[in-house]
Amino acid sequence: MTIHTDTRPTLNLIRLPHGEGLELPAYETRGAAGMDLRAAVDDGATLTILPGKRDLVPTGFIFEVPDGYEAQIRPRSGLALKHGITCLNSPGTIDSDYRGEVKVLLINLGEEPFEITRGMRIAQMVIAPSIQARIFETAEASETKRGAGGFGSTGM
Ligand SMILES: O=c1ccn([C@H]2C[C@H](O)[C@@H](COP(=O)(O)OP(=O)(O)OP(=O)(O)O)O2)c(=O)[nH]1
Ligand SMILES: [Mg+2]
Repeated sequence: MTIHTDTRPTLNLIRLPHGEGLELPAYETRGAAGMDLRAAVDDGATLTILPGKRDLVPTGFIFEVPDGYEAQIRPRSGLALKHGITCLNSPGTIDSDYRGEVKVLLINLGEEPFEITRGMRIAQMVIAPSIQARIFETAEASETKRGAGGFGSTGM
């Protein structure tokens, strides 16, 4: 009898035609928080993002994020440091009921054009627990020590 001790949630991936041949998104190390996502641009083609411009990069996959979780699309620090490439809407939110292709919205904040080729690891995706709150309107907020203080009210 096999005893399954892997309690991690399952992420089903559906490969789209233009994702054919791409490596699956994967955790690069044992303790990696995010799995790297690869660009599903056409083979042999280059997607160039000019300085100050943005583009939506396909990943070639639909992700079925399990109920009770969300996926967050985050920049890769190496691309940010070396090329000024980041996710414009960081962290991008992938809802558990989304059944379209996951796409990555990149912006080039660097000074040079940035070239993306097929299979390049452009961002990372973190699976995180997510709950919905009951939304309820009340007349007054409860009292707390902080009150309405914020934005540096406790000092530097
Ligand atoms: O970086 C991202 C962000 C979002 N999405 C997809 C999955 C997500 O579930 C859906 C909607 O995202 P969001 O709620 O951030 O966008 P919106 O502008 O509020 O659009 P909508 O009205 O469709 O919710 O778009 C991506 O593929 N990549
Ligand atoms: Mg939305």
